[in-house]
Amino acid sequence: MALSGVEKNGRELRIHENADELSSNLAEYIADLSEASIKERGVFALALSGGSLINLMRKLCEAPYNKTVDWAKWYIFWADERMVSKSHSDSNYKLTKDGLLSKVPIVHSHVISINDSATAEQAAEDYEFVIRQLVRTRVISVSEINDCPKFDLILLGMGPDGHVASLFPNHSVLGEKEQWVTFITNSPKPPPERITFTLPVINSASNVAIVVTGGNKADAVHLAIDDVGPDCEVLPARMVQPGNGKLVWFLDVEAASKLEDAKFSE
Ligand SMILES: O=C1O[C@H](COP(=O)(O)O)[C@@H](O)[C@H](O)[C@H]1O
Repeated sequence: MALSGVEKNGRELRIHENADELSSNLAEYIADLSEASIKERGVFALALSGGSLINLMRKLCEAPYNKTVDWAKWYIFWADERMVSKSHSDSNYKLTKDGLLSKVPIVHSHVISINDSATAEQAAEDYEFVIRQLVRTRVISVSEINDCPKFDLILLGMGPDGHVASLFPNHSVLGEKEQWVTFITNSPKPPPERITFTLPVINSASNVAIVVTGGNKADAVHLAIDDVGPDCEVLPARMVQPGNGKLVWFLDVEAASKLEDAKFSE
């Protein structure tokens, strides 16, 4: 039982009864986009976040997807990373390795992780350089509306404060227009040093999904989606509006509980 395919202010909402149902629906969505992208371009360029998202992707590692997905054609990126070693429990890479990469046969050289021995500034620069090379070789396509990379899918989580990737409310990097990847050294959520995709890159993707569960995020979901006045226009999650792509919110009923008009039905 789920409320699926509801359009609200240019966003598709998929509301699920519980995290298990959300995980199944998310796995099907990712597998379908992977199939379409591989058919069209020969590869699937997927950018991930950390946090609760990885556990919610768990059904993708199970039957039938572990056998049917063409893992050899996948390229993995991160929409943000914390500047800690790859073996640190705060590392988005480690989270993904433990929850996904160790369970499915993704090619090691297709995993584009962030340099954890550089400064945040250098790591952001290196990562953008690699992405530019992969745009040149068409592993990642190019947006028709600007020269940004056009990822096949960017998967984002959202914090209770409305942050996505490492784009936090009121932070100056929200206004970054030139760079594809930037860095911060003052994250309000630890660890303080992070690198992150900028909004132009997120909003150039073919598909973006924001995956959110739990009642502690219901206020932020309401502010990000409902018509709530000009102050909320600057909430990072609300600023995710792909120009030429499709945006889907995957929610459970708790996260959706403060949305206006979202009725849960069979
Ligand atoms: O710090 C971060 O937080 C967000 C949200 O995490 P969640 O555990 O509340 O889902 C995450 O999407 C981002 O990648 C991460 O660096």
